[in-house]
Amino acid sequence: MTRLLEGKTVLVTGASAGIGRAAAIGAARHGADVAINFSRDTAGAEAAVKEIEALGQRGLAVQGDVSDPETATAFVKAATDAFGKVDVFVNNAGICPFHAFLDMPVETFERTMRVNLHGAYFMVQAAANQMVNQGHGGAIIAVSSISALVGGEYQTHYTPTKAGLHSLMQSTAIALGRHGIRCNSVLPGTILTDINKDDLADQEKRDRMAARVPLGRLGEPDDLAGPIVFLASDLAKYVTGASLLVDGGAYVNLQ
Ligand SMILES: NC(=O)C1=CN([C@@H]2O[C@H](COP(=O)(O)OP(=O)(O)OC[C@H]3O[C@@H](n4cnc5c(N)ncnc54)[C@H](OP(=O)(O)O)[C@@H]3O)[C@@H](O)[C@H]2O)C=CC1
Ligand SMILES: C[C@H](O)[C@@H]1OC(=O)[C@H](O)[C@@H]1O
Repeated sequence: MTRLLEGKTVLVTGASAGIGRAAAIGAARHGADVAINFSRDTAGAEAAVKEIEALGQRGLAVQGDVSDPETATAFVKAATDAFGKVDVFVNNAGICPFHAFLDMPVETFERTMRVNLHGAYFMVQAAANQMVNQGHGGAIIAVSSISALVGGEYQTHYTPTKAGLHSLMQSTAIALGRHGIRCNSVLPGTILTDINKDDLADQEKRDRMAARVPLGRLGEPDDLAGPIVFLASDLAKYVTGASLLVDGGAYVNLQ
């Protein structure tokens, strides 16, 4: 297999599980050393590092709640101290506590904004400053969502954060282009992870969501690894400010 990230250092937030973990392992498979951020799942983070090391790459897990701005600078510093540089940054950490709109608790709304959007802003800013100081460009990928483009009755607090990530990549692509830093987003469809385990325990909803997918199945975390590695790699050297739907065709499937 051609290794698309040979010698690169890749940072991934929220990589103790799910899409972030798949992205981290995918980067390691393609020759990168990988630093992962996580908040609570120490066992998951340690297992991810072991998997990265088993692939012959260096791995590092750094605990920190991305809603705290200091987590961003601490994560980038820890990774840079360990591996000497930051080449690729994947902003993935996110939550989606489903809740109705009319009685949405203030804390639920604010927590979702702080983790998904504010945290992303600080993380991307910290990574970009390191890349600018290094002087040899880089690639930033935000894990946005199909929900940047469509709504959800129980996601009125969540979908704006995903749209915000999509838009953040468009603006940072402009701000950072002169530094050779590319910024893009992936827009996953419904991917089977912990984030929606409870929601998709409703078999009728799960069947309804799967029925909308032309490829005939809901996604798996590993379905995101390839698209993220592509956007991180030199294969995408002229791609910035772009977004890539990874949804099995769900978005376009009206009838
Ligand atoms: N699954 C899906 O259908 C889709 C997911 N997405 C997006 O993909 C991203 C990953 O979600 P997914 O893998 O599905 O979900 P998971 O719940 O499986 O994973 C979420 C990850 O984020 C971490 N995390 C959560 N909160 C924080 C925090 N405050 N600080 C640091 N890390 C945190 C978790 O680590 P820990 O448990 O250690 O805190 C975990 O590693 C999210 O941004 C989500 O919005 C987008 C479209 C579809
Ligand atoms: C949590 C949802 O099931 C998941 O996350 C998203 O961004 C999309 O709304 C997916 O359905």
